[in-house]
Amino acid sequence: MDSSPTSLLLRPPMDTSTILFDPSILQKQSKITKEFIWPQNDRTNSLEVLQAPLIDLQGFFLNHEPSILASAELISSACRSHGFFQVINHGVDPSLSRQALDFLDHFFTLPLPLKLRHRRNPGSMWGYAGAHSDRFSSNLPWKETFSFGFHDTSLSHPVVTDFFTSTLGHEFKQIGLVYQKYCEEMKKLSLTIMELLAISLGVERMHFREFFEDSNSIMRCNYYPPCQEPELALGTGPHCDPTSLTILQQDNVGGLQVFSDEKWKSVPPVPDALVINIGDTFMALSNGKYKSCLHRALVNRQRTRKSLAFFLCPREDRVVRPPPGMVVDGMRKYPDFTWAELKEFTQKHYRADMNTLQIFSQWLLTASSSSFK
Ligand SMILES: C=C1C[C@]23C[C@@]1(O)CC[C@H]2[C@]1(C)CCC[C@@](C)(C(=O)O)[C@H]1[C@@H]3C(=O)O
Ligand SMILES: O=C(O)CCC(=O)C(=O)O
Ligand SMILES: [Fe+2]
Repeated sequence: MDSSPTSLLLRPPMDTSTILFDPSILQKQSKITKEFIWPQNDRTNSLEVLQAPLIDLQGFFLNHEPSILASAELISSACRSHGFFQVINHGVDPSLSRQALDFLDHFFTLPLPLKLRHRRNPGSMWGYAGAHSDRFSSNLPWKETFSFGFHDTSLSHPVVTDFFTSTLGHEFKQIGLVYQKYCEEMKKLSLTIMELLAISLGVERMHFREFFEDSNSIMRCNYYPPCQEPELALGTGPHCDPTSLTILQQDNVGGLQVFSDEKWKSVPPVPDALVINIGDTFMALSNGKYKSCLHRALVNRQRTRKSLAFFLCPREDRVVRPPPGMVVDGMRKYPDFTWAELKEFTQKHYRADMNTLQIFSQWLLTASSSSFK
């Protein structure tokens, strides 16, 4: 499995040589261009399915202690291994989830020139991106993305609705309301998961819920068009999420895979379930006990695949440090850092892959030692 770190300096902002990811044109070509072809080692596959537990949250909401402890045990086993599990009876209205997935078409089927009007600015995470061709020059993901931030510290200020209306116009207000509500539900669910993670780690039950109460999270809409050579391309390349917790809603197409026991294993779509995975920041909060694992997304010849990834992140200036109970004999696996520092690292200096947290830790220590000179 070779996902060697790419160069530390990323592609300059959009210029004339930037490839335009226009699925309506690209799909008419018999071959994909070299920029979308990934190294052979990143494309190995197996027919295995990841053994990710399906956690029924009904017991948690009913405060049924035996169910809560059983769920915590299943979560502990999965997170010490590959960091992935799925949840059902999570309390998110199925029609809201359905709308959030279906409404992606309203944006991504717009003509490319309209989407490009909303492309993300260099250094910003918000807006449209086509294959990240403005940031990278090779190993381009076969996907379009639309990303925006979510925080609900001031309830009077629906940041997502405002983002949609101010960015896309008032005709997108109703759609913006759906994503505002969806993000609010994702935040609520992520804090429930944080309680279960605390219980599973033997940490004070409210510790992580309080740590993320004033979170500053990211909503990433993924749109993977059909690809004429899916065995050569990747929708999203091998990476670990630098964030804390990911709540992924995938459609029924399939394509999410996790690298576990030296093999790529599929996470099949489960109706009404949401996929949860640990990110690098939570791996650091658990002092390395829970794993942020390598995962990727495949594409296929026939069907567009859609997914919604809600990335829970702490307030940007909050110090990421494991609770005392997670540190034995003073052994720390990672240095203190803030999400602002790790986010900047992934946006300006390093393309998130399998080594992000390790390279980031070295970068941080180098930067801090040089600042003392
Ligand atoms: C902090 C982030 C960077 C990426 C989005 C995210 O919010 C969490 C996941 C990261 C990402 C998806 C990991 C794979 C590579 C990446 C460049 C992508 O394919 O989109 C990453 C995102 C990014 O925009 O840097
Ligand atoms: O689309 C998927 O199934 C996974 C996407 C992903 O891993 C990400 O956006 O971080
Ligand atoms: Fe991911």
